[in-house]
Amino acid sequence: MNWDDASDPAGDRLVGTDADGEDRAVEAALRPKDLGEFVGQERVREQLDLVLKAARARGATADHVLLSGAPGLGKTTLSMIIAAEMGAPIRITSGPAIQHAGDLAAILSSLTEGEVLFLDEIHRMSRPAEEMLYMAMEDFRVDVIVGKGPGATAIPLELPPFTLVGATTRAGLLPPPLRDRFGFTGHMEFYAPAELQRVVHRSARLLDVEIADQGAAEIAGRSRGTPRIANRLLRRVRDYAQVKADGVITREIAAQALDVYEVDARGLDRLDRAVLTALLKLFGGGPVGLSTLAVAVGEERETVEEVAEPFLVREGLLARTPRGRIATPAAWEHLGLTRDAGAAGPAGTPPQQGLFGG
Ligand SMILES: Nc1ncnc2c1ncn2[C@@H]1O[C@H](COP(=O)(O)OP(=O)(O)OP(=O)(O)O)[C@@H](O)[C@H]1O
Ligand SMILES: [Mg+2]
Repeated sequence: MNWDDASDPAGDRLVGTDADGEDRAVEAALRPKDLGEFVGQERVREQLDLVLKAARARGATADHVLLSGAPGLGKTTLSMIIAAEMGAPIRITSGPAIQHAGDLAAILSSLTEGEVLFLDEIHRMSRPAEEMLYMAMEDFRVDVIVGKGPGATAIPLELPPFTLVGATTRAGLLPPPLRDRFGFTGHMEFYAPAELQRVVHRSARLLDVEIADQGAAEIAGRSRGTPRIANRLLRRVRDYAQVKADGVITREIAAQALDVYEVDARGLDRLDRAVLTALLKLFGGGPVGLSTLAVAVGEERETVEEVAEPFLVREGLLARTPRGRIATPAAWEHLGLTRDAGAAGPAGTPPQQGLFGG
């Protein structure tokens, strides 16, 4: 699925990973400005620190960097930090914005020496632009084609050394020749709860919100390993604390607020729980086909597969098997159901009662 599609059916949900308008407005303010402020991702941070320090010591432009990882984990943030650490300006563009090789040539030829070019969603660039990028990355040169047909000529154009920072949520989609031209690849992992707790504390300080340790822990635990979600939940909990209490975020206030917003203790929202509940109550834990499951929750097949399932799979609550979807023992436990009491019958038996009835 394309996470940036405007048609994303669940794009506006509280635990969604896409940045909405409000996110974009506050994200700029909450972005760590240097590597020291950047929470977690120890390995990527340490490796990147070496790459940048060495380049600075040589007085050279840093090697090209590829950042891969799920939405909201800090790729854009890190690209800005790279530029800041190198004391270099940054130019920001994205794969979908570069449809013709000429678009890319125009950007490349206007770069200054040492400048950082951030190419977001690099896996969505057009093929001709991609091929131009190969040469630019390797030889700091592009061939600009002038004219058409038999009379067309390639005019070589020298480029100043620059650092390309590519970001992608789908490293597997990058053609190997492109991947190989990056001197350093950083793979961003989901964050541990303790790291997210630090993110929440830091953001609360910047937003001037008073928060207890346990309040930050409560929000962190429900943030699906993702700083963007942690920051968004923090803002909603702040609203609740202001309206329903004295503005201070304690553990109880955070838990009450997130219950109101239907984000449960493990970060599942209403859709996630509906899918799991159907799987357990109607289909005895599976295996059941995706389409059948989707009909049972009244959602599109794609929504179940691309919006709800990835997190459920990651959490070890649901498994995709050749015979269909199955629930794991952890799913029964999370919803407080037991197989015998919860199941409507043997796997595949049509349900006799509505999902939320009886
Ligand atoms: N390591 C971190 N420490 C503190 N805050 C972070 C960290 N990583 C991300 N954030 C915060 O999370 C938000 C989202 O980060 P960012 O925009 O960099 O994610 P992204 O990986 O570029 O997402 P996308 O794939 O959607 O473009 C920002 O507000 C940023 O400040
Ligand atoms: Mg980004």
